[in-house]
Parts: sequence; C-alpha cells; structure tokens
Amino acid sequence: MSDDKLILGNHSFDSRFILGSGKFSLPLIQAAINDAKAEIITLALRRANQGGQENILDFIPQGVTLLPNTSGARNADEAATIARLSRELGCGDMVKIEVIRDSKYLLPDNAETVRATEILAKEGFTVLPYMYPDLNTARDLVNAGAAAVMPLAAPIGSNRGLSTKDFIQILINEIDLPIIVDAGLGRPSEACACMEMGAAACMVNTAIATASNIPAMAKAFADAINAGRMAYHARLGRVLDAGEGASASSPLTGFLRDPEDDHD
Ligand SMILES: CC(=O)[C@@H](O)[C@H](O)COP(=O)(O)O
Repeated sequence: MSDDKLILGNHSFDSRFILGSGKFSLPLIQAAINDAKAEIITLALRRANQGGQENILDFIPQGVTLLPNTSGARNADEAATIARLSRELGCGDMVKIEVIRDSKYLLPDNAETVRATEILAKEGFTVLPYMYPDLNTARDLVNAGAAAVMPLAAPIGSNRGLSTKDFIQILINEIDLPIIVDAGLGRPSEACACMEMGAAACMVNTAIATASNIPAMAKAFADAINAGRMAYHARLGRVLDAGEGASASSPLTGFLRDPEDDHD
C-alpha cells in the first residue's frame, strides 16, 4: 500500500495521522513528528504568537505541512477573514474551518461552516471543514467545494471516543470525499476503529497531549491508525447475527454440525 496516499485537494500525504495542536508543547510536537510521523499539524492562527509565550511556529520543522484553522471564529465571515490572513502570512492555501458559537460543548455551527466553505473554496483555498456529523450538511459541504469533511467523534478535548460512530459511518458510505475524524478520540483503539470503518485519517490532540508518556501515546495512535487502514483494505469478515449462532473455525476437523442438534 505504498501508494496509499491521503489526497486533500492538490496536496498528497503518506501519513494519516494529523496532529491537532490546540494543546501543544515541544515534546508533543516532537513526538507527533518523530514517533507518529505526522506530516500535518494544525495551527490556530490566533494562538500563533501570544507575545512572550511559546510560539508553535518555532517547533515545526521544514517538510511538515501547517494546517491553519479558524479557531475563534464565531461566524463564516470571521472564519474567512482568518483564512485570508493566514494565506497572506504565507501559511499556504489549506485551511481547516472551525466556526464555534457554543462555548460549553464547543460544537461547530454547521450552517456557518457551509457558508465559510463556499466563500473560501471560491477564493481558491483547499477547505477542510470541521463539522457535526450530519449527512445533509456533508452534502452541502461537497457542493460548497470542500476538499474533505471533518466530523467530530465527541466534543473537543473530552477524550470520550467515537460517540458519533453511526453517523460518521453514514458520511463514509455516502460522501465521495476523504472523511477525517476529528476531536474527542481518547484511545488508539478508537482511531483504529475509525480507520477500519473507512475514515481517511484521524486528527488527535488531547489524548496524546494529556498522556503520561507522550511519545509512546503518539506512536500508539500512529500504529493504530495504520493497523485500521490495513484492516480496511483487507476487508473485514462478515459479522454473524446473534441468532445465527456460532460458525466452527475448523469445519473440516470434526466440528461439523449434527443435524440432530438443529432446533427451530
Ligand atoms: C476541532 C479541534 O479543535 C480539534 O481539532 C482538536 O485539535 C482535536 O481534538 P482533541 O483535542 O479532542 O483530540
């Protein structure tokens, strides 16, 4: 699967692990790059330089793609302004749209996210919108020119895992764009599950940033994402319904069903 690239607009990547950087530190960024082989790291422009505090830009080596996000935007126009500013500053044409009005659950405003996507796609941006997993919104995002769709697994920073699983599966089945699961993943096994389902990539921040051993957790997520991708390509076997009973693993070695055991 050496040519199994993640394609986002005109950009192509080998890694399917994306580091969200709301919580960042030098050890986290080093771990993401060295241990998890991240090729994309998000950048909240409003946090890029806060005078005297750590500046994330100082930690990003060449060759790693910065994905500016519109964190702090409360509507589409604010998101568009942040995106234009980041392009002017030389941060490239990719942008992750985050439009959030709800300060308790930090849930994205899907309608304003569609509007921001339409504005910025028309201006030539490669737009990656963060959204609540809803099929109608995802279809609107496709029509608006998104390069991928980024549904949340659970509220940002919650480590609660794949709580929107069924709805993300609908997007994977129905939307002909990369589906990048973003936010709330707490365990590597959950990232693996996303990839087995057919997600194109996972974005993780808090679960790694808050682990006791950051490099080991970064590597665990990367390995889980790779394992899930391999399983997706290998195609999972059929799951029996509960009523179907068992199916002998070694049917040629004496575990054949005795017809007398059959019950209606
Ligand atoms: C939308 C957002 O901010 C997320 O991208 C965040 O970077 C990752 O979410 P977690 O911190 O929950 O992993």
